[in-house]
Amino acid sequence: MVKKAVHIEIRDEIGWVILNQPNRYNAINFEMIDLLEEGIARLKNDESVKALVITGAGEKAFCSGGDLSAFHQLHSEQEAYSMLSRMGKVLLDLFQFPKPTVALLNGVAVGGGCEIATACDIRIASDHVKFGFIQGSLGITTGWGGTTFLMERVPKDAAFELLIRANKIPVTTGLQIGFIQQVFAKETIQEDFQNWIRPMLKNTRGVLEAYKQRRLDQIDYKTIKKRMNQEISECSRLWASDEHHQAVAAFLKRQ
Ligand SMILES: CC[C@@H](C(=O)O)C(=O)SCCNC(=O)CCNC(=O)[C@H](O)C(C)(C)COP(=O)(O)OP(=O)(O)OC[C@H]1O[C@@H](n2cnc3c(N)ncnc32)[C@H](O)[C@@H]1OP(=O)(O)O
Repeated sequence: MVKKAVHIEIRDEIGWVILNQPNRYNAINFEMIDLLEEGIARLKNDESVKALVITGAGEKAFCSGGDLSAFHQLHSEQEAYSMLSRMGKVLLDLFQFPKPTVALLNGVAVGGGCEIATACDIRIASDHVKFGFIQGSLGITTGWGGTTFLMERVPKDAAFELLIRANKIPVTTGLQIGFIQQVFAKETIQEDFQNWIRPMLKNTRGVLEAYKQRRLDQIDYKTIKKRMNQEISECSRLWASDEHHQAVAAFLKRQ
């Protein structure tokens, strides 16, 4: 079977969303945004699915954020806003997904890759993983809602420090601040993950959806949407700066 750039599969009562561009470290391009929109909507309505798990193809990367070679064609604030707000909607759909969601960080997660993980309820990582909200090093901020979600996931001061340092850090630090809930050895992560998720899947879909709804009841969506829109607008403004375009050009020109 030829797998798409986002492969959706239902296996063992789990809706799997597999980011599948391993030669680009599973960076997100326009085709993948379309496939994520369709795939998440399909899994949401599928009664055989009890939980959603998002992961990356291959062993090296979960996701390296936006595909810099695809997105460097976006120059103006308006062009950036259009892409960022579409991915913001994808991440809000993940954040509000009516069943438990897990980001299985099988490899590096940076930039928008970290934002995708933050939209999920739980983050599980392989012990070799490094992750980071590195957007600042490109002259932009998070622009898919990542800051808004991160402030809900970890203490606000820890979130602020991660964002302003904009560097890659090991999973041990992620565990300490509560960003990552569980770490497994790289060699056994698939098997360990199955053992970890099995007790959850013993519950009926009704039970899992009811608890997820109680979790979502704690969230003030009017505020979340307002904060996301401010975040996306600010990132769009910075996107159009010379500093951002030069940083992307420098990455693309590396030997
Ligand atoms: C646009 C949305 C925005 C947001 O709103 O959040 C962002 O996501 S901003 C952040 C964008 N992402 C990045 O800046 C990450 C760029 N990549 C890296 O820093 C590094 O590649 C890595 C992810 C830390 C991995 O480093 P390393 O192990 O040394 O591998 P390589 O650097 O050699 O990469 C392998 C291969 O993959 C290509 N690649 C990696 N990331 C991207 C990317 N984001 N877009 C496009 N291509 C990417 C890289 O070019 C290499 O390709 P080849 O040279 O052809 O082998």
